Amino acid sequence: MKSFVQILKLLKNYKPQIAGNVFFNILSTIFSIFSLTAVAPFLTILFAPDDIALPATVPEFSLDSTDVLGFMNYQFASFIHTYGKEQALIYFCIFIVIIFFLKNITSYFTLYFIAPVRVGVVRDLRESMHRKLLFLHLGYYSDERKGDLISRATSDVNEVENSIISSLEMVFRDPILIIAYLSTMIFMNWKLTIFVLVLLPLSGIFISKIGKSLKGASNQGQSKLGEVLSVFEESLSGMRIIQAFNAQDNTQKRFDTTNNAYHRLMVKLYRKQYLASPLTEILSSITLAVLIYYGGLLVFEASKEGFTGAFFVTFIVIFSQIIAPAKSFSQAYFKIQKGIASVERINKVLHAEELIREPKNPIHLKEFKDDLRFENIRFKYGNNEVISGINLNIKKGEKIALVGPSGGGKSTIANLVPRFYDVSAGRIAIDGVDIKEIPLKELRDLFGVVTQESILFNDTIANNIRLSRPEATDAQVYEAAKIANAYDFISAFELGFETNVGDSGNKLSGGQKQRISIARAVLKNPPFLILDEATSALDTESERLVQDAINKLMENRTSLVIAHRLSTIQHADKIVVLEGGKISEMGRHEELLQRGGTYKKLFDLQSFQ
Ligand SMILES: Nc1ncnc2c1ncn2[C@@H]1O[C@H](COP(=O)(O)OP(=O)(O)OP(=O)(O)O)[C@@H](O)[C@H]1O
Repeated sequence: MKSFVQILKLLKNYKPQIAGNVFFNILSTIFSIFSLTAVAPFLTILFAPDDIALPATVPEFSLDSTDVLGFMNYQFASFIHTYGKEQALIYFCIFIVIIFFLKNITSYFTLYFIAPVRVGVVRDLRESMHRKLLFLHLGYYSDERKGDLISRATSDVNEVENSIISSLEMVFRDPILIIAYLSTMIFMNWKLTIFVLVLLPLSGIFISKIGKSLKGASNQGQSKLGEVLSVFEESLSGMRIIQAFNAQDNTQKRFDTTNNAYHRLMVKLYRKQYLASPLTEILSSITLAVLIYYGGLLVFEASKEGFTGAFFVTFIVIFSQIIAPAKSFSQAYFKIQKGIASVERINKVLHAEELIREPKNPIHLKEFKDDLRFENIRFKYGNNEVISGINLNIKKGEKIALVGPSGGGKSTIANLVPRFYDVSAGRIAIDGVDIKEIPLKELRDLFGVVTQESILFNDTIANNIRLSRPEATDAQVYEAAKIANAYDFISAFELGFETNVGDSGNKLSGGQKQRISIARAVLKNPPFLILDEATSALDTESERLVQDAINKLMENRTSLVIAHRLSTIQHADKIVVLEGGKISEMGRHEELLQRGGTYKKLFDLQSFQ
């Protein structure tokens, strides 16, 4: 039932299309029953050895099967009488073509209406997943495997399309067909129909049992596929190291282990799924056999109730029409169970808890006026406290440098300010306002973040620079590039600012990528800069250009710099030494050197390099 509700939720935007589909399904079923029930009585009368004497009076039409039969027989007989046998046969053939034409046109319209549902649901799912991922807190991404997320967005969504959506046609069509055929059968002979109805629930139990186990297996299968894609993705991104360390065999083994486990699971899964069709057919043929036996006896007994051979054949023809929709409905049921496992995996992402929440009563800051304060802040990754009580005041216009041994908590501090993570205790305040009270977008508008690694997207240089201001004019982009010392090298490219940077910007050098990400921050023009200095050394010329660009970017701004090379921060207003999540020293360069503590040690160490 829960699964059913989940599917209905996917469909809620497509009510008119579904209504259209159901409407044409009903029409198509009516045409199909009409075409089937008319053939046998008409041909029986047409080929009757004697000429038919028309009854003197027109039989009453009532909703009783014998009366209906009598009425139809009368109509057919009078038709044959009026037009003669040959002419009647021609008309009947034309009638058959028309009715089949109508049946197929209406069937086409059922599919016509289902097409936008089918494609739309998949588009909606991808869209809402992508949107959700864009706003989820960064901590989510350290806990989840990237490949698994990609697998949910691609293969699980495809699975929803292939299993659930492709089964929709059947879900809306088959029950209508089955109910209509069954009603016709009940109408024709209810006793005989009871035989069919007794056997149907038995089949239902069988089918639902297999369906359930299929869902479990499918869930495992999809999460294994997530692992497969994760390893694949890791191999791609670590290709240089894999080849440099000759680790191909090892990496392949790692991949094969997961890939083969996935393979084994899927073989089991498909074997179960393939059971649907033969199982239903066997069950239906048993029902058919019982039906023929019992119905045959009825025909032998007497044709007293109008239960003639031709009538019985029509009955069987209608029953045989149930087999196909029953089979495809049970197949659809199996497939849907498999697809529900994917819906659940997708829902896990869609319903993932947003740990970074928007404020209930937001306070809007027009601008950054005075200071940013850390008030006794603490932070834990899980149970591991990595920031243990930090107090710090950054006044507007100051340049603060964070230094210290690796793992001291510098990057963590930088992540707390734009609320990539929230503090576990204490508070961070801008001009006295807790940052949790400021709408996220407004808060993040205050900061420019330049990371160690330059993150570029597979797009043109101009669009990469425009990331936060898509509306910026070409002139503004050029100006930002000039300040970031990037204008000259960009203009030297054949396509200039329209040059595509390749995946993650891999068509550019390290220094070029850094200058483009600096240009991006220049264009955003934030009052507060968070800068994680690159550790990877560039050559001297490139280093000078990047450093010069950074200095220009920092002019007239407040900045928090995570410094790895102490030479670049000697003029900082305050140098904060972080060790084990606490501030161990704080002051200006000269003061800290005189003190002879950790900073001096770090400085001496780097001077020898
Ligand atoms: N996503 C994470 N999950 C769990 N622990 C983490 C995570 N990121 C960092 N840590 C831990 O938090 C501590 C502080 O890490 P952080 O990256 O802030 O240090 P850092 O001073 O910036 O180090 P470095 O100079 O090497 O970049 C480390 O002990 C690290 O192991």
